[in-house]
Parts: sequence; C-alpha cells; structure tokens
Amino acid sequence: MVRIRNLHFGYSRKRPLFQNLDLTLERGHIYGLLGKNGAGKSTLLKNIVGLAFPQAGTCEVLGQPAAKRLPAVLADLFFLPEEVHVPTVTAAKFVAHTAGFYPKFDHDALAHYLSEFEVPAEAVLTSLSYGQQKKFMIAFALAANTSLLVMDEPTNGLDIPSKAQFRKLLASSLTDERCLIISTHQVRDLESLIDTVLVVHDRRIVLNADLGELAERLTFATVAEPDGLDLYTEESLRGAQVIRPNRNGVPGRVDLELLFNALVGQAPALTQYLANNQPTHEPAL
Ligand SMILES: Nc1ncnc2c1ncn2[C@@H]1O[C@H](COP(=O)(O)OP(=O)(O)OP(=O)(O)O)[C@@H](O)[C@H]1O
Repeated sequence: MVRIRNLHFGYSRKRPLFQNLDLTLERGHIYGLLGKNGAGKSTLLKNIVGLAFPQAGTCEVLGQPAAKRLPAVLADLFFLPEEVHVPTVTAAKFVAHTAGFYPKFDHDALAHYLSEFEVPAEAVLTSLSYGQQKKFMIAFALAANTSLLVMDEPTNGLDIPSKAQFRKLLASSLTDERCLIISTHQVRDLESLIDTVLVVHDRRIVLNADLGELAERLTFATVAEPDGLDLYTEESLRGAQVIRPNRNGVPGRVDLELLFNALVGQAPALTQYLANNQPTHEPAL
C-alpha cells in the first residue's frame, strides 16, 4: 500500500527532517504514528499523500510515486489534515459536489456516521462548531471508502464521547482492503484502536511493530523497586514504571506512552532487545 525507501526530505537543505527513512505499510491495518513535536509526523503524511516531494529516495502509494498525484491514486486515498476548512454550503451540497471524486463513496455509511456523531446533516457547514466540522469531515473521510485513509491528529477538537465514537466507527470501517494511518499526540486515544505502532524520531522510523507482538515480548509494570534487568525505568509518583522482557509470554497491556518515552529517550537495552528479537514488521531499530 505504502512503500518508502531511503527517503530524504527537509524544508531546508541544511536541516534534513528525514534521512534514509524506510517504511512499508500494508492493507488490513490501523497504524498509529507517534513522534515528538516537530519530529515530522505531518510532513511524513504529506509525503505519503503527495503534498510534499522526496528530495531523494522513493515514496510509492498503491504502486505509484505519490508525488505524481495520479487521478487513479487520488480517487483511492483520502487525507484528513489536522486543521479542517469547510466551505459555506450545506453538508448535502458538499457531498453532492465532492463525493463523485471517490468512486467507492458510501452514502448510507455517511448517514450512519453523521447520526452516530450527532452532526446535523442539513446544516450549513460553517455554522457548525469546530468539533462538529471535524466530525463531519471524519464521517466524510470514512464514507469515501478509499483503500488508504490518512488522518493527521483526528481527535484534536473532539469531546470525550466523540473520541469513543471515533474509535468505534474507525474500527468498524477497517476491512482487509483498507489501510488507515493516524498520527497523534494523544497516545491514549489510540491505545485500543491501532494494531501497529510507528514511531518517527531522529529522522527515521525507529519502531514499526505489531501491538500484539509487543504485548507478547514486553511487560509494562509499576513496581516499588526496579530490578537490574529492566529494559527501561521511569520514576513516577506511583513508583518506578518499568519495561521488562515478558518472561511468561502472556500478553498484557502495552503502555504506549511509556514505550514512546523509552524510544525517544535513552533506552539502549530496550532498543537492543527489540532489534535482537525480530518478529516486528520491519527491522527498524
Ligand atoms: N511548510 C513548512 N516550511 C518550513 N518548515 C516546515 C513546514 N512545515 C513544517 N516545517 C518544519 O518541519 C518540522 C516538522 O514539522 P511537522 O509539522 O511535520 O512535525 P510534527 O511531528 O507533525 O509536529 P507536531 O507534533 O508539533 O504537530 C518542524 O520543525 C516544522 O517547523
């Protein structure tokens, strides 16, 4: 679905944002893209959807260079940016004018998503609150039914019940044919939703791993005393939060926040452990 090889990109030549970045994304998955502020999450998504062009290397989507923005590819991908801008027309008019660009657009699904999100379908879009506008665009994006759906910070601006609705609708819209990529800072919004976690850091992808496999290989715990064999330790008010090898193989909950802190901080033992025990999707570490 997405195949990036040796990507080099920077807004200025002096400060490269990505160097030798490799990434492969497959159908049938919901990917969560994490990274610190300024790490390049939005820029990576823009390269994928053909809004930013590689300076070297390749970025292919649906078998074509994303930068070519071929009509057949654009009809099968949808990009929802972090800031949505809607025109001063009713939802019905917006759909009448734009749904035609997406051959697999599902009007019944749109009606269902709008009703679940409690967005009034007859309203002029600019008269809606920002959260309602965002929910309208999320509903439209899901209903477009494209093979690739890329969402940049989709839960920003959503209230707490809407975030739960968002997770439910997104999970129900995943099929074996679709690939969903979501970037976020709100790690907890993603925890129960994504199946694969991507971390961009230091100009490359430092993790591309199946959450189920991580749960089988790692244990996340809060303990009174860390032991010397822990892969990562972080002091907290409740005690030491640790990441350990999962010694009994029984999968537990993956603490994405702790894992993220470890990967963007100094956790050579964890990095080494993940690199040596290969079954993650890519040899990214
Ligand atoms: N159009 C642009 N022109 C020049 N620099 C840019 C442009 N867009 C982004 N940048 C810079 O590129 C870097 C990465 O930005 P990007 O928005 O991709 O990061 P991000 O990981 O999505 O950040 P955040 O978590 O804060 O949203 C930042 O240093 C940013 O200032």
